[in-house]
Amino acid sequence: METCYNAYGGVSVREACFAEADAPEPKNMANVILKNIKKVYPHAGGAVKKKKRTKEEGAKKSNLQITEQGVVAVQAFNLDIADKEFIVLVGPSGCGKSTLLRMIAGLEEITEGELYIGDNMVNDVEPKNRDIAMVFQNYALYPHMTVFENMAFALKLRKIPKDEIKRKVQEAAEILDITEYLDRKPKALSGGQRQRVAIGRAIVRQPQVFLMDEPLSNLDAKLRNQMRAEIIKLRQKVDTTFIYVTHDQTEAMTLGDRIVVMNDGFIQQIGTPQEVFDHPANIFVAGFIGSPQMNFFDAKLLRGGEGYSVSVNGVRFGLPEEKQALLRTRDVPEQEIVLGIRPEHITIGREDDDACVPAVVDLSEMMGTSIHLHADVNGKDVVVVVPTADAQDEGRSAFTHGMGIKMEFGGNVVHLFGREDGKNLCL
Ligand SMILES: Nc1ncnc2c1ncn2[C@@H]1O[C@H](COP(=O)(O)OP(=O)(O)OP(=O)(O)O)[C@@H](O)[C@H]1O
Repeated sequence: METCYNAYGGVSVREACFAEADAPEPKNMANVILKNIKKVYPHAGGAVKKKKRTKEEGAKKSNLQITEQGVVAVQAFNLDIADKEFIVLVGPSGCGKSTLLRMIAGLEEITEGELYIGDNMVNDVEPKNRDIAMVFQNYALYPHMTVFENMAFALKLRKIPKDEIKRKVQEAAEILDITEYLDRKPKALSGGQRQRVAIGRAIVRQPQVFLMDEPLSNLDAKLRNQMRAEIIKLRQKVDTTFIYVTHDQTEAMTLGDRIVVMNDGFIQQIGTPQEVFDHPANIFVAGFIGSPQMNFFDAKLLRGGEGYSVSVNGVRFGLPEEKQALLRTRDVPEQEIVLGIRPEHITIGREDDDACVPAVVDLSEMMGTSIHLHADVNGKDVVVVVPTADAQDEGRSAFTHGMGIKMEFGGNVVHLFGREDGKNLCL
């Protein structure tokens, strides 16, 4: 591998070399299978491993398992990614998503388990022979080459005829709207334009699998939204398998055919964005997916003649029939639970309604089409999203600090989690 530099500091990065590796000729599209994948970073020893020790300290701060062998960054990871599927790995910082992507790329050794790309087990296959392309957070462009040269480099290595290289680079540049920058050097481009070049460089190689590691996180919020839309369009034009890593739940929800929510090195849930949003497997997923975040209350699940009901802060309300049926089928006993309710699923009830939970308005944020109301329920901050039109219809456009309100949970979408294990009782 030759030395190469990222677009910023001229720091040597192995990743850039990998991104430009002399990959094999493109083959058919591929599915990716991960079987019981585990990654343990051995304990760092000696003074020279200072950087690794710092990462290990990071692991201690999270709840990653630390064994005699080292830090277990990923474990029990099983996933079948279909050909041409767009999979998003999402989770908080340190949950193991980059480690997993780097194992797929071959940049990190797999401690245990099997990784297949297409029909081939690739655990021991060199990164450059895996026929994948990776886009990194830091872009990893060659600063001394023009945009054209950056994008053409891997094709040149493959000894593809000049005309064809030109055609492929032009095609990718058009898809990404960077044709007018082909003669510029990376330093004369904005962050968003550099990211497009990094993506373009990966596209021209027509890889079997496209890996993206937080590609938008160096961009400002506006550009991030714009590039997110670009990636959706790109996906429609480039027919390949995508594995995309992010800590941003909005990116995950908008981009993924399926999303894999990770925490502490474990998969928490795999599903379509809608499935994960509507039926979160546990409290972690429920709190991580959705913005503003789901509200949680300590509550009691009761079972009586009229079916199941929930009691929160002394207020009792019934559950929708669909939930009742699921609880009956599972014969769920009465128990202490955590009740989850999304801000958009709480309605403001009538003042004289005893089946509503009383709250006191702390502050209200006007967001245009909705009002985000922060209210205090027994010392707990609860967020309610009130559609502005509804509020105006009911003559409630002003929610002022200190105002008493009633929150209606009954009849709305609620989620019931076990107090002990945090699992969704209705899944
Ligand atoms: N070389 C290493 N030695 C020890 N621990 C490491 C090493 N590299 C990573 N880790 C630990 O493994 C865990 C997973 O790291 P990883 O970079 O995969 O997380 P991530 O989910 O991608 O986080 P981020 O979003 O911050 O990049 C972290 O807790 C990290 O501290």
